[in-house]
Amino acid sequence: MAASRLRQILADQGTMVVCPGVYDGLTARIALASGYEALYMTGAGTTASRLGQPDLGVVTLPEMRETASMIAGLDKSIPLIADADTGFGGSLMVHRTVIEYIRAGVAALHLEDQATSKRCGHLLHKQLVTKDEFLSRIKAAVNARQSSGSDIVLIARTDSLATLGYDQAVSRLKAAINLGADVAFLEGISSKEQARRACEDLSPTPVLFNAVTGGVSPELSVEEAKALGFRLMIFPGFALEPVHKAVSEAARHLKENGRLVMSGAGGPKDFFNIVGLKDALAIDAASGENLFQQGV
Ligand SMILES: C[C@](O)(C(=O)O)[C@H](CC(=O)O)C(=O)O
Repeated sequence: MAASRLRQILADQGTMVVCPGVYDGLTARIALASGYEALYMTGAGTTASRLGQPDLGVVTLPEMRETASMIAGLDKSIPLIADADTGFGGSLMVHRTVIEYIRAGVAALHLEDQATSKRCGHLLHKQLVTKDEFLSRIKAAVNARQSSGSDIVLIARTDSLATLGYDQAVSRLKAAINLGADVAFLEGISSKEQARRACEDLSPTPVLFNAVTGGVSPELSVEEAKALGFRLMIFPGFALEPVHKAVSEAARHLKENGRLVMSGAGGPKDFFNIVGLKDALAIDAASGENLFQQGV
């Protein structure tokens, strides 16, 4: 259902799908409450929040699938685009990853051509697999989609721009599209001119822009990215950066002042409203258990 919804949105050539990067229930709830039409589950964020580790290929399929399933289930009408890194292994693992993401209710996933020991696309010295190996990953994903009768959107990502250059990177994406990938993701675009050219060269396939603050790509607003020809935009740092900044400040403040920076703020009930308090009370009342009849 969410995949068809995403396909519907993408079918309208004039739209840009703006996807805030989320990585847990709270960040997803905040983005959902703000009315975005799609969400992005960042692998970097999931790795940091679940494992306390950097985005260096240490997160595994079960961890990613579990987070994706929880987020996708919060509001099934809002498509979730999820990071699937390298597919977590060879063709058999890619197949399994796609099936697991479909079961989790994910609407779209991206698969890349980095070696399994991968790193964030905006770091240096990335190792690639060959074009043939990348295409086997894509083919395995397309076959998994077909065999399961799903319409999950497959996003082909190449990290080859930095080492192989523009022509080879775009040729990898075109070959992936020929095999059945629906969206192209050229990681690490280095200028607006290159961005415009990629959108033109890959047209009519929708192209995704990865807006990493402080990364190797130019900082573009949604309007600017749209004008360059992009159709989807992910913001992996949407929540990660504010959380990093705000919580560091809160930690410093508590240490120095012996009180919380937000003292006097809303209270638990206010907070629980963000994470579905109303729905929980309604479930209880409808079951007749009435644990919360007198309120909470
Ligand atoms: C998009 C990305 O794969 C992610 O995990 O969100 C990362 C972003 C990041 O590490 O900031 C990427 O490789 O670009």
